[in-house]
Order: sequence, then structure tokens, then C-alpha cells
Amino acid sequence: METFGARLHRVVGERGPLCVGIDPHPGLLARWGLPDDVEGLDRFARTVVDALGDRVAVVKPQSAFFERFGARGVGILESTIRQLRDSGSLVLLDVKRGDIGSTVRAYAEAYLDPSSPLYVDAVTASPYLGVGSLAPMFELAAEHGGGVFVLALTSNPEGAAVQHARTPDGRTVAQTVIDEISQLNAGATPLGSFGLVVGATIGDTGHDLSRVGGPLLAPGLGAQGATAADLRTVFGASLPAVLPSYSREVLGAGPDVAALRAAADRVLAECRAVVGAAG
Ligand SMILES: O=c1ccn([C@@H]2O[C@H](COP(=O)(O)O)[C@@H](O)[C@H]2O)c(=O)[nH]1
Repeated sequence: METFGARLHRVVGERGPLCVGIDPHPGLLARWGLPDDVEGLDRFARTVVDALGDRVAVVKPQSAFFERFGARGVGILESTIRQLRDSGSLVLLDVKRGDIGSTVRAYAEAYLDPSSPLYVDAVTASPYLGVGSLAPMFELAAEHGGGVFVLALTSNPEGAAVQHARTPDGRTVAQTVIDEISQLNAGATPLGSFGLVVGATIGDTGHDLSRVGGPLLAPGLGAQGATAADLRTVFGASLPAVLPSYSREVLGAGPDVAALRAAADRVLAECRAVVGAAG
């Protein structure tokens, strides 16, 4: 079985370091001339898959924008995931789950068990019930070749108040998350399957990412203000592990398929110049 880390390393090698989100905001649906309903959602998601599924390494559906339409929206999420898997891109579901361990087990079965209709390559998870509470997710991911990206230093300005708080041993909360995920990846080659979310907006915070051994998902590029050049400041020597992530910056070019592809190609070139050059 190929692990998620190995799969990600291979597909990024083939397609380049880029993740594009599917975030069907009501404003984007309107700009694309689509209704703010399940039909609009379906056409939006299908267009992104058609445009980018065969060229972008990772596509990241944002679950919230599907869940807002209830069961039918989740049904479209299921079919979007299937289409993406057929297209060759890896699917990272941005769903930021976290709970007590026994409940996390059920979340893990929903997203990381191959028999589930919502089965994806990897999910995002929140560690604020303790990284240890996510253990069932790590276990199922390891069993089935899946991945988990744990929030460490998020791209939003409110995150620092919690994530930079000091624990009794003097490390920040974020550094304890970073260190626990680093241990999970120990010895994994060429890349571990347990990643972190570190926003491209956060600047140089002094956190030590040097031992993570897994992928570093970097949202916050484009619409939230960060540029590819900012990745240097945030990640320094860890740049080769960075997976830059854009949603609105690319999606705003739609609904024209050629324009979506051109937007993805443009941001990929910008990221390659920074991340690729660091490898
Ligand atoms: O720290 C984080 C974690 C996740 N996100 C998610 O990424 C996209 C960003 O969308 P843009 O349109 O590129 O701003 C969105 O789905 C967020 O929920 C994040 O922004 N920051």
C-alpha cells in the first residue's frame, strides 16, 4: 500500500506543488451566473473538477459550502469526491474535525475508511481537544494509506491568541502540536502522512518546523493577502515540504474552464519559483 505521504510526494513531483480549494461561496456562485442552490453548487463543483482535476496535485473541497445545502449538498460532495478521484488529483477534504477520541473514531470512519461514500485521501483536523484525541484518525489513516492535516498556526488573525499561548513547559500551544505530529512522522520516507496547517499570512513566528517530516499545507494565499514570496518568511528551510493552497484567487477566474486553468497555472508558476527552488 502506498502511504498518503508517498502518494503526495509522487503527485506533487508530477504536477507541481499546488492545492486548489473548491469553496462555492454565495458571492462566487453569483459571479459565475449560478443560482445559490444545489444545482448551482453541482455545476460549480463539476466545472472545477473538469478544469483542474487532471492538472492540479491536490484539490481541497471545503465541506462547509456543501453542508450548507443539507443532505443534497453532502450528496454533491460525495459525487465531487468521486469525480476528483477519477481525475487523478488527490482529494483533501477541509472539514476540520475534532472531538473526544470515541467520536473521532466515527469521523475517521466517515472520511478515511475506503468503504465510506465520503472516503478521501486526507482530511483536516482540529487539535484543540488535545492532539491525542485525534489518535483514532491517525490509526485509520495509517491502516488505509490516508493522511491528516492538523491545524497548528492558522491563517486567520484570531488564531494567534490561542496558538501562541504558552504551555507550562514554555512551548507555545502550536509548538506542542507541531512536536506531536513530528513524532508521528518519525522515520517516514520520502514524506510522512501527517501534515500541519500553517497559514501563509502569519509571518515569521519563530516556530520550529524543521522536524515535522510531513507536508505543510499553506492556506491564506491570494484572497487573504499572502503572496508566494511570503512563503519564504513563514517556512524558511522547511519550504520543500510546503503545499501552497489557493481557493478564491483561482476560483474567481471561472466559470470559463480555460481561464480557471490559466489562473491555476499562474499561481503554480509563482509557487514553483519559491517552493520548487528550495527543494
Ligand atoms: O488556517 C486556515 C485553515 C484553513 N483555511 C481554509 O482554506 C481556504 C482558504 O480560502 P481562500 O479563498 O484561499 O482564502 C478556506 O476553505 C478556509 O476555510 C484557511 O483559510 N486558513
